[in-house]
Amino acid sequence: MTDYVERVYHSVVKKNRGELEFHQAVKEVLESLKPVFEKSGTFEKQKVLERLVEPERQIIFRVPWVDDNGEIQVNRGFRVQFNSAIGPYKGGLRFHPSVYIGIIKFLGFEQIFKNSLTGLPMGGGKGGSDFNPKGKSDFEVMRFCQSFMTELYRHIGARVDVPAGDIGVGGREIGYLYGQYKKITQTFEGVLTGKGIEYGGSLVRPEATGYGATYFAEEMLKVKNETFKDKIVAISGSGNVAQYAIQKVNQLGGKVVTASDSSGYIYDPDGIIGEKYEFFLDLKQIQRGRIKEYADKFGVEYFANKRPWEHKVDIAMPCATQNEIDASDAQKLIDNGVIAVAEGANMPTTLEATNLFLEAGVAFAPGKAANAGGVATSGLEMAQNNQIIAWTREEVDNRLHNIMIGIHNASYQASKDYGKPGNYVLGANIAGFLKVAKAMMAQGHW
Ligand SMILES: NC(=O)C1=CN([C@@H]2O[C@H](COP(=O)(O)OP(=O)(O)OC[C@H]3O[C@@H](n4cnc5c(N)ncnc54)[C@H](OP(=O)(O)O)[C@@H]3O)[C@@H](O)[C@H]2O)C=CC1
Ligand SMILES: O=C(O)CCC(=O)C(=O)O
Repeated sequence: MTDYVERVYHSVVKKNRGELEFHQAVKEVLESLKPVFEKSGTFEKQKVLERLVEPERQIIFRVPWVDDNGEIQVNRGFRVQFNSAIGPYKGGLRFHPSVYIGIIKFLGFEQIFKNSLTGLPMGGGKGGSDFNPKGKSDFEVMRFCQSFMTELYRHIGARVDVPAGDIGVGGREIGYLYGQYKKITQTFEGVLTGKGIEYGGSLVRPEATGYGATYFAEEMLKVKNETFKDKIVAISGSGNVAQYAIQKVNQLGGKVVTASDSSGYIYDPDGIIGEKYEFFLDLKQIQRGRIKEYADKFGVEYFANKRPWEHKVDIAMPCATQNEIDASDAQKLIDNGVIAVAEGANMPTTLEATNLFLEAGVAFAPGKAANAGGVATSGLEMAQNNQIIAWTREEVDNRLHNIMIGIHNASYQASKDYGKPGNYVLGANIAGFLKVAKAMMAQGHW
């Protein structure tokens, strides 16, 4: 790292003690930006990095609610409004017991560059709670969401900050949150995205992150004169992103052989397709069941408490959570001949594992580029809400597809311009950074 980058990184570690995921996200970005600072001293003079790593605002609040037994429960809520240089804060809400400020800050920091890459005017933010929706009744989830929004509403707005879903927050939660916002403010506006289609949601938003990651992977494969046709694909997770990555890979002629949840993974050598895919979707979307039930139903192998990176596959798409591919997983994938990795999740690959992929010449798409289709389509939902119109499925999907091609090309071009053609980590970070940095400098010192 240059002295400047090193100084900023060390001050981040010192000021944000114990926030390991945030340190990791900052380190990855700063290392990539080294060649930018070697070329120009302006950013250092303007203290752009020092400003960029400090959120504009962090809101932490109490979320009390009553469970079905009449017991009072207390959770902690977060919204980190990280950077508004290029638009209103934008980014999802995560409800998961592991949530603490370090996770929300890593996600919010990533979101700044991701949103910039989409080409749409959206700043970076993220929020959530340590609430665990798993095993809760619909009424419990509703009461929690209402309490969460009773504080959050005063900090957000269609032109201020527009939250959406992430882990543990899907259509059901967005509906309850939206209802409470509307009740308190008496305003029907596009303050959340991922809304139901009946009340201002966009077609293709549920599919967008998984589809987008697959479109990005398709572009990387094109550079290698390859396609998805007949490729064997390992996917992790079985939530929103994984569900639609599997669907799109199937449509493009690939074969997805794994899916997982936090209890383990299934391996189906014939592919999660057709009637089996319909069962999988129902299991996860409607029954809220466990992936093991797929193995029980179709007689395929189930591996409890393991990650799905140990088979021979051509392409890997981690779509569950952070740090789910470590160095030994990466080495296994490389030894088994993987040619491309596209991150549907946020920061699913450790820094060590990322470097192994890059050194091995694997086409590697970092999450902030590959999974940007979700937030991009949220941007399209905002555009439709602002104009009070609703585009067709085809219109939204075409726009999403073009945005993903654009992100691929911008990342590839930046990787070339800065001397590392095909290094999408470097390219995405630089392309995302330059726009935000220029906007920050144009708007004075704050
Ligand atoms: N939804 C979106 O539009 C976007 C999501 N992302 C990222 O994609 C990833 C998945 O999000 P999404 O699909 O929306 O979330 P969901 O809540 O719909 O699904 C999450 C999936 O990941 C699994 N999972 C969660 N935590 C762990 C863990 N610690 N270990 C193993 N598996 C785990 C879950 O299993 P279980 O049910 O057992 O917990 C579930 O299968 C996240 O990293 C998210 O930040 C990125 C861009 C946009
Ligand atoms: O759609 C959005 O606003 C945010 C999606 C998200 O949370 C993400 O990109 O990680």
